Amino acid sequence: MQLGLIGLGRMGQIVVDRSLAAGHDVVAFDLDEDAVATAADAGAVPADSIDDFLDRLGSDKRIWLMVPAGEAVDVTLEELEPRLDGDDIVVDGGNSNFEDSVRRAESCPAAYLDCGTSGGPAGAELGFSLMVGGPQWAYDELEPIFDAVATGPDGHERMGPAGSGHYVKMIHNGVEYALMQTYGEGFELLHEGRYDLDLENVASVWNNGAVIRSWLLELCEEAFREEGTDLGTVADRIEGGSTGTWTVQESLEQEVPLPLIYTALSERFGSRADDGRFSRRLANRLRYGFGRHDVPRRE
Ligand SMILES: NC(=O)C1=CN([C@@H]2O[C@H](COP(=O)(O)OP(=O)(O)OC[C@H]3O[C@@H](n4cnc5c(N)ncnc54)[C@H](O)[C@@H]3O)[C@@H](O)[C@H]2O)C=CC1
Ligand SMILES: O=C(CO)[C@H](O)[C@H](O)COP(=O)(O)O
Repeated sequence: MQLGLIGLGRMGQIVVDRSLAAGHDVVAFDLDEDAVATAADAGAVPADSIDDFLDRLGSDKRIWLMVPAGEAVDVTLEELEPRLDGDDIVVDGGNSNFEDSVRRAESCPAAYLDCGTSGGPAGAELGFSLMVGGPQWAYDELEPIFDAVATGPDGHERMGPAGSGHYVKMIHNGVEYALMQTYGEGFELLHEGRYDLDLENVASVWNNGAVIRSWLLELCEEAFREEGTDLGTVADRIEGGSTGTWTVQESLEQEVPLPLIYTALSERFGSRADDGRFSRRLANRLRYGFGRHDVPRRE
């Protein structure tokens, strides 16, 4: 199958690599010429504008957007839409707000799939977990691509109609915030507490058979190994926060209490004063672990 990819950053390049490795053809575009060159080196056909990108795609266009959520998605769609029709498919694999995705699905001439993507750049080898919303026929049509980008056939599912993929991913991220918060609190008490512990060892033994083992806990172990048991220069500052904010807003609208997710989000906002909390320093480092997000460091 031929896939057009727009947005060749940390995540988009993985979609390119995994699609090529599965034998698909990829046409690649990004505003950043270096990113296009990297995709071309990997075997994709480079495009130097959206028009050039569309010229290089066949008549039934299959397009995957992996640009930052928000304005970049709208700007890209605005350029694509005059040349799309009902036989074409657009996938938004980014962390878009689900209500934006519903709006875009209604106005896009092509079938529109909102695809929550989990696994982060660190998950490249394994493949991603994909939560897809939108028309069944478009999901079925793109199954070979989803098989390639996900961990395999079990790594993707259609959640329901437009918006449902990004809705599920939004709540996934709320859970992610709370898990990071609880690991952070446990390690903070271990760090401040009454024994002089090597936290890499603690994380390692917990990862071997303990009830609370997980990938995030493996990333805690990696963080202590790479930064030291006191997390070295990692600052008490957790960036991000949009998907967690939407999760909390939705919980208020649905009157479903989410005290843990709300607390984890508040800790992020609180961290912006930088008063040195260990739990928040660990969350800061974990965002690098899974997402390759920049790590704010102490001066
Ligand atoms: N990094 C992560 O752990 C995860 C990120 N996501 C989501 O995936 C999307 C992409 O994330 P990353 O790859 O991490 O970001 P990134 O910043 O590494 O890459 C974004 C790419 O999009 C390009 N771009 C921006 N505006 C563009 C436009 N108008 N036209 C063409 N290209 C444009 C940039 O030049 C850049 O190469 C975001 O929505 C993000 O929230 C989803 C799951 C995990
Ligand atoms: O979706 C992700 C992981 O699942 C991205 O890494 C996202 O950026 C995480 O959210 P935040 O930036 O608010 O920490």
